[in-house]
Amino acid sequence: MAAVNPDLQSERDGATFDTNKLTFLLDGGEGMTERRREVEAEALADPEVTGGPHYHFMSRPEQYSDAVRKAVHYMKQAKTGKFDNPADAHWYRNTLWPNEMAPIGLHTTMFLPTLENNSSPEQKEKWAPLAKDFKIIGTYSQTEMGHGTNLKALETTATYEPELEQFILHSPTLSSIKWWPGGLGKTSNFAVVMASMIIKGKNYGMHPFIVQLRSLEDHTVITGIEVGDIGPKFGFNTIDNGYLKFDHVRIPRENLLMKNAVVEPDGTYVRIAKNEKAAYSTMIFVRAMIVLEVATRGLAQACTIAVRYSCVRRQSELVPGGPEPKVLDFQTQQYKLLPVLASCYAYWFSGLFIRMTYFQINYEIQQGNIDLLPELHAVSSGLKAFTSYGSMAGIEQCRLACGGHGFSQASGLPKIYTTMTAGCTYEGENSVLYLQMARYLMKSFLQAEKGETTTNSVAYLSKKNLDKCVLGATLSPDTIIAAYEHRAARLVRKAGLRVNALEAAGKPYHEAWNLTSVQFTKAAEAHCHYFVVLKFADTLEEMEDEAEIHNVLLQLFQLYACYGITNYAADFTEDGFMSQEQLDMVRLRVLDLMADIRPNAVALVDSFDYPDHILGSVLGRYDGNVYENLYKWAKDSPLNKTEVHDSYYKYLQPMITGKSNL
Ligand SMILES: CCCCCCCCCCCCCC(=O)SCCNC(=O)CCNC(=O)[C@H](O)C(C)(C)COP(=O)(O)OP(=O)(O)OC[C@H]1O[C@@H](n2cnc3c(N)ncnc32)[C@H](O)[C@@H]1OP(=O)(O)O
Ligand SMILES: Cc1cc2nc3c(=O)[nH]c(=O)nc-3n(C[C@H](O)[C@H](O)[C@H](O)COP(=O)(O)OP(=O)(O)OC[C@H]3O[C@@H](n4cnc5c(N)ncnc54)[C@H](O)[C@@H]3O)c2cc1C
Repeated sequence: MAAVNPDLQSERDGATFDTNKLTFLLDGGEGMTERRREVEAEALADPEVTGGPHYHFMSRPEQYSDAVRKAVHYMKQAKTGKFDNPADAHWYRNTLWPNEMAPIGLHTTMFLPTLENNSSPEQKEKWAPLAKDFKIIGTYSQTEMGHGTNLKALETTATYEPELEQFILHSPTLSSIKWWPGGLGKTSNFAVVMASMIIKGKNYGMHPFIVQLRSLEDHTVITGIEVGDIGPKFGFNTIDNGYLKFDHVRIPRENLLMKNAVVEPDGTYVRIAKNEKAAYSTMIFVRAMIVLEVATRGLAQACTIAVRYSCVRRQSELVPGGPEPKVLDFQTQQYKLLPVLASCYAYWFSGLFIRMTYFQINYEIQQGNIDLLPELHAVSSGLKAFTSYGSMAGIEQCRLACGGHGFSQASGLPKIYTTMTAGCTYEGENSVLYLQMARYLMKSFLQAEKGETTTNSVAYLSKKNLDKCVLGATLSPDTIIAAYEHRAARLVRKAGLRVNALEAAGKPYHEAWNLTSVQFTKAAEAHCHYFVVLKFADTLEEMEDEAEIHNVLLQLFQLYACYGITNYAADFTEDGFMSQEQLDMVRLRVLDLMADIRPNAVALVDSFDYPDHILGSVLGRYDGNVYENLYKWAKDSPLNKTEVHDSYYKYLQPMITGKSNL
């Protein structure tokens, strides 16, 4: 291994805490870190994982094909039973497809979970083993060309025919063609298809059906089905997002996944689930996972790259006539990166929280207790929107902080960005999800107005909030939380009162709601911001005797909170809650905190513990040897394979010399 760049080594030598210990905290315990590292090490030692063509030097069809090669490798490994622990499988996949979507990604994240959570016991027994053993490969096919958000308007129909006990799947219009499902175009041979179920002329709404798309013998497409890839995208080029059109395709009655609703042979419809949105359960699962696995991890990688590079890159002068400093020593560079780093830690702790909460509440739901479903839906929707947007903006900030080299694919940042930014749209477009959370906030506001107690994430709405901010220079977590509570409560209340006022003025509720929806998305954002601050504070409180780590996390917490206040200053001050003096103090504390955190910046990103292979970045290499590897990267570029490129003979030569050697 090459010697570490002394500029990076000096950063590591100067850290005030043990990065390993912070990694344990982030992973959820020392045992988890050890196991993750074992799985990653095994994958990294395997040439099928780390070998293969260079990602950036392949065309899109080559990228897809190579991703399928890796998928086969993964499936072979999985079949041996070595990934029976889902976390092991997850870490292995992250190493195999760093910041890429696997062509079988939807199989593992949505197809299998939908089969497991939406099937009757008999169906589960039939289908789940086939999917787990990759005897069938499936995707989750819901979105159509005309509708992704409005699920009530899906046009694909599943019409029941009692005589033959079959459903007939049909795409009646152009806009009803399924569009976007990952792995649908070329890879999958099965899909869970969401279609509007029609029995005796009555539409029962969206239901899940398991449908075979391709032959298990030769992968040819089943008669009546048209399926293909939707073409190149902003990112996600290793996956074949697809389209799917049905022409009166018949499937047996038993292919309706019947955990939540049963259709009897004679066509009698029996609803079993207590909540009519039971068919939406897989979306809640994925939204809850996106917070940590997509938004936070993408941002953590971008921070790792930008912070390390900023300690290797030297430019300009700090002291007149002095040596060129590391660019991270410029205050403006710290301002670009350290608040983003702080937000990454904040999202991480919320991500751990929502992941755990999802499994707890889902367990209750499986036992028939659906009381906490609205809370889970609201919080997972809001946090997905809040963290994916914050990460998208943060990753771009990291790219800008790397100057010219940030624009090169060699930085790894464009790939991280284009993969992560899709998370603002898929699994529920962010504004749409904020509005779902807003619906919950509105209901909670009305409860609080009636004097009822609101609970869980909205408990603060029925509490008496402080009228005056008590935040002082010590920035105690309690006073910070109180400030964020006040802001969220005020914005929710303001929006809620406006809906009431518009209604009182004669507007119908839907119109009053639409006229208040910008205010409500801001209130939902403020609520999520408060929640993320709260979860960060909870983590600090629950931490056991690691004083050095507690210190640096407290600084990050304070930076995250103060930076948020300065960015949304009007929200905190316009009603006189926070004084101008307090705001000025907070602004200065941001600068002080950056200076406090600066010596630990590299240790804080090292604690994310990403191997170079996953980062995929010349700028963010652990050893900091950036320039020699940038030079090597350029030399490997396919355009440099020959001294004179073919295009010279084809186009330039005839123009310049008037003759052609072709
Ligand atoms: C390990 C894992 C790694 C993860 C990696 C991830 C990689 C991912 C790779 C890429 C993968 C990409 C894969 C993909 O992209 S898959 C496709 C994902 N598609 C979507 O997310 C569609 C978004 N649209 C919707 O979800 C709904 O249509 C919305 C929600 C917008 C409205 O809906 P609708 O018009 O039907 O309803 P309503 O507004 O009248 O509201 C009616 C009531 O319903 C309640 N309600 C609504 N929804 C839920 C719910 N879910 N659970 C419980 N309750 C719910 C709601 O609160 C309200 O309650 P109330 O107020 O009346 O009491
Ligand atoms: C990379 C990627 C992968 C995907 N994978 C899958 C998959 O595997 N399976 C699958 O089924 N789907 C998949 N999708 C589809 C995805 O879930 C939808 O694109 C997403 O839910 C957004 O829906 P839409 O495209 O209809 O957006 P639209 O709803 O058309 O959004 C357009 C604009 O309209 C606004 N808007 C829409 N409705 C409202 C409203 N009620 N109130 C206010 N504003 C509104 C939105 O905020 C947005 O600004 C994928 C999409 C992408 C980009």
